[in-house]
Parts: sequence; structure tokens; C-alpha cells
Amino acid sequence: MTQLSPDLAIIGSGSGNSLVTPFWDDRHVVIAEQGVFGGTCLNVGCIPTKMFVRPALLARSPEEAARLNVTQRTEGVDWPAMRDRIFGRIDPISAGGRDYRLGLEHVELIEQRVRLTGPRSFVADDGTQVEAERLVIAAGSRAVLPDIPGIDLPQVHTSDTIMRVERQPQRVLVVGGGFIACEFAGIFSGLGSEVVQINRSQRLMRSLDEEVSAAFTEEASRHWDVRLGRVLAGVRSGTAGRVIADIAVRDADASTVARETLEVDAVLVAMGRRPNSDLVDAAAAHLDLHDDGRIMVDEFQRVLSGGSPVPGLFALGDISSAAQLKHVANHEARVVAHNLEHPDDLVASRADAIPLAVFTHPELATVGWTETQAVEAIGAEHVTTKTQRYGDTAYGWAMEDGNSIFKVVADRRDGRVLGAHVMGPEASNLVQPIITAMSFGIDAHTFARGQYWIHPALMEVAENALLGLDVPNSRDPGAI
Ligand SMILES: Cc1cc2nc3c(=O)[nH]c(=O)nc-3n(C[C@H](O)[C@H](O)[C@H](O)COP(=O)(O)OP(=O)(O)OC[C@H]3O[C@@H](n4cnc5c(N)ncnc54)[C@H](O)[C@@H]3O)c2cc1C
Ligand SMILES: NC(=O)c1ccc[n+]([C@@H]2O[C@H](COP(=O)([O-])OP(=O)(O)OC[C@H]3O[C@@H](n4cnc5c(N)ncnc54)[C@H](O)[C@@H]3O)[C@@H](O)[C@H]2O)c1
Repeated sequence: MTQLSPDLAIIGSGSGNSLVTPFWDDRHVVIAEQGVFGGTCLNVGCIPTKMFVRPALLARSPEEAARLNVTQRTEGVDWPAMRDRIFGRIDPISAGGRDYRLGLEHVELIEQRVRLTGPRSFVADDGTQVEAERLVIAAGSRAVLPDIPGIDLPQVHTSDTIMRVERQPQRVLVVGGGFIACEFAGIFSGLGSEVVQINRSQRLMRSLDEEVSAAFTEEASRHWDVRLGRVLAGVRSGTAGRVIADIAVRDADASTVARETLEVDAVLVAMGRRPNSDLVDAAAAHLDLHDDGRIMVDEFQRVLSGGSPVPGLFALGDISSAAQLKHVANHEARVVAHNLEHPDDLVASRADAIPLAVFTHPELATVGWTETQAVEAIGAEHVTTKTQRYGDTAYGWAMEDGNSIFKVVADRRDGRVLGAHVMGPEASNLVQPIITAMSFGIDAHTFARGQYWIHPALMEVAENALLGLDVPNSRDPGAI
């Protein structure tokens, strides 16, 4: 039986792969990966989804063009060509990354599932045993599937499989109201599929600021068929390769008040992702776990056992983070890389001003506290908000924009920016200055008036939102 004693072992080749810095060049590293090299973001997550989002947006352009007196028509969508182009670009990157690692003399790749046998040791399915000096668990998360009849039918997909289907579904049922459900509803409706989205609660993207979540639910309902207060009860075979979804209609008390059926080509289940702590057997190694299965870490990303950090053991990314986001996993990987190399000079990962964007239609972006969270934290009397409509700025006129909004939340006492919540074109880019203000502690008025904003760029929507807050004027003489 093979036994390995590397200086560093990493479980998971997603964000974990970036830990192999030049520091390890003359040391022995083992990477364990049970799936496709490169992890979720590259193979089945952020990157391919956004490569579908872009053409879906383009296919929608006649909608905006019509508002601006231009007649356009989307003649068609070549799904197989689009799919092959996207994965023709991604798959070689994954293969190239794997080949590169395999070619390094000091790195060994174990391409199997591994399970922890102790705090820094694990065993692979073929019996290979690894006892590492330092170990990083970066094993990610996976889609949750409901335990209902028909869930194993080939027409029922998660985000792992839906992007590779042979034919674009004419009619697709999207189950869930979160990130993945809203992004794919946007993609398929943009590409011309008939989309029905069902959601258990009464609002889509419920984790966002209430005003934005409500506005998005209304907007989404104008673009595809959104049915609220519904859950998927089962799936069965239908006609001509289709499936019939059995849907329970729920009232406010979660009692089923009616049943509906829907025949569709494909069902996409997007009901959240659970951390893979069970797959690595974290409990068997006595690691502390949150109720949702995440491995507990301290601010230095050190894994906790019995409330104390385990020497030489770190975790990062979806397996330990509350935010299941790639930029968070990447940041944590940089923190872990530093802490592995400098055990006497640990750095903490940044827990504030974590932004996110949902690339649905319309696009959504957010950072910091929602209005409700701000009110709970500092009291309603100290909270000031401004919801700026894109349509009330110069570029918004050019776009004839109707419903896009940019909301900022601040502390009225000192102008501290507490959050921003955006729905509309370029939301993911427009929110970035607010992330800057929050990250560097620049108050709203100084930030709005202490720099030039290009006129009449769409970014003026952020400037105007900041200027609409009831905050003290800056004492900075340059901020006029
Ligand atoms: C459809 C989709 C779209 C997304 N879009 C975005 C986006 O636009 N922006 C964004 O910020 N985030 C997005 N995310 C989230 C983002 O992809 C994840 O937060 C990120 O990839 C997590 O990285 P990670 O390194 O923690 O895990 P992963 O990249 O998942 O890597 C973990 C690896 O560990 C392996 N593994 C697990 N268990 C074992 C085991 N026992 N033995 C061996 N190997 C194991 C897995 O096979 C996997 O390859 C998206 C996710 C999905 C699913
Ligand atoms: N653009 C991005 O940054 C991006 C894109 C995709 C995914 N992600 C990450 O991936 C994670 C997973 O995405 P997701 O959309 O699967 O999860 P999610 O948590 O965003 O949404 C899950 C949805 O499923 C519903 N749900 C959960 N349990 C249910 C049940 N028993 N019955 C009915 N409905 C139920 C929830 O109400 C919610 O609407 C996200 O949290 C996000 O961090 C990020």
C-alpha cells in the first residue's frame, strides 16, 4: 500500500490549486481531486454560466432596441455550437491545468475521493495513505437534491449537467429562487426557451435587500413565467421524451392547497449547495462543524476542533465559507497561502464588504447591509437610504431605462456607507465604487464629491445615489 508524507497536501483542485506557490518548489506537495481538475468555477460554475449569460443578453437586444426606435430581430440561437464553443474553451484549460500539475516533479495528483483519517491524514479510495505536515481542505460544495419521486430521471438536471445538454430545451422548469435558478431562468429565457420558475417563498432572491428582491421578482415575472408559493413534489415520464413535473401549491402556512402539472423538456433543480464536509469525513476527524455542515475555521482559516485550531490544518472556500463565492474562495486561498508560509505572522481573511452579483435579467449586485440589517444594527433613526433610478440620470435617458435602481444605505451620523443594492444593466460593475468606499472607509460625501465622475456615464447613478443620502458634508476641502 502506498504511503505518502508530503510537506503540503490539498484536498480539492479548485481554489486549492492556487496554493502551490513557488515556496513549495523544493518541497513535496500532494493534491487530491475526485472530479474534473479545476473545480466548480471553471468547469461547471461561474465561468461557463457567464459564457451563456452573454449570448442570452445579446439575444434579448431587440427588446431594448425597440425602445430606442431601432428594429432588430434575433434570428436564432445555435445551442450546440454555443455549447461546443464554451466547453471547447473551458475543457482544455482544465486539462492543461491537470497536465501542468502532473508534469511537476514535486507535485503528486491523487485522482480519487479521499477521506480524512485524522487531522492531517487521509486515505484514498485505492488505499493510498497520506500523512501531511500541513493540510488544506478545499473540497467545495455540491448541489442539494430533494428526495422526491423521479429525481433520477435524465431530464432532471442540476447546474452540473444542464449546460451540456444536446438540445436547447424548448420548455424548461426551473426550481428555486436563488442565484442559480435566477441565472439559468435568465439564460434560457434570453435564448428563447419557454421558462417556468417555481419558488417556495413569495419573492425571488430573498437574501437581497427587500426593495431590490421585490423589484426583481416583478421584473423577472415580465420576462418569464414566475410562479410563487410552489414546490416540486415529483417528476415522471411524459410524452416524446418530456417529463411531467408535479407541483404543490402552498399557502402562507406551507400547507398544500392545490396541485399543478407541467410537461417540460428539462427540469433544473437549484435548491442550494451543501458543503462537502461529509465527503471528506470531517466528523470522523473530529473537526468542528456548523449546523449547515460547513467546517469551522478561525479568522486565519485554521480549522477548529473542540473550539481550538488544529496545528497545520486549514480550510477555505465553499467547504467552510458562509458566502459560496469564488472571489471569497480566492481571497481565502491567498490568506491560507500566506499563513502556510508564515506560521508566525498570520493574516486574517477579510469578512466585511463582501460583494456579489447575480448575472440574471436584470442583473443584480449587492454589498454590505440591507436596509433591514442596517436598521437592526444601528437603529432606524441612524439609517439613511437613497434609491436612485437609472432613468433619472443622463445615461438612463439615453437607455430609456424604466425600472433599474441603485440603492445605497448609510449611517446618517457620519456618512459611513453600509451597503449598496443594484438592479439593472451593469449592476456588477456599477457597485464596485461602493465596495471601494466601504473597504477603505471613505464616507459618502467625501467619496461623491472628492473625485470626478465622468459625465454622462452610467456610473453617475452611483454618484447621484450617494449625493441623495442625508449625511454630513465632508470636511475635506477638496470635496466640493
Ligand atoms: C452554476 C454556478 C455558478 C456560479 N457562479 C458564480 C459566480 O458568478 N461568481 C461567484 O463568485 N461564484 C459563483 N459560483 C460559486 C463558485 O463556483 C464557488 O464558490 C467556488 O467555485 C468554490 O470554490 P472551492 O475551491 O471552494 O470549491 P471547488 O471549486 O468546488 O473545488 C472543490 C474540489 O474538491 C473536490 N472534492 C470534493 N470532495 C473531495 C474528496 N473527498 N476527495 C477528493 N476531492 C474532493 C471536488 O471534486 C472539487 O473539484 C457559482 C457556482 C455554481 C454552481
Ligand atoms: N453569481 C454568483 O455569484 C453565483 C451564481 C450561482 C451560484 N452561486 C453560489 O452558489 C450557491 C448555491 O446557489 P443556489 O441557487 O443553489 O442556492 P441559493 O441558496 O441561492 O438558493 C436556493 C433556493 O432554493 C430554495 N429552497 C431551498 N430548499 C428548498 C426546499 N426544500 N423546497 C423548495 N425550495 C427550496 C430557496 O428558497 C432558494 O430560493 C449560492 O448560494 C451562491 O453563493 C453564486
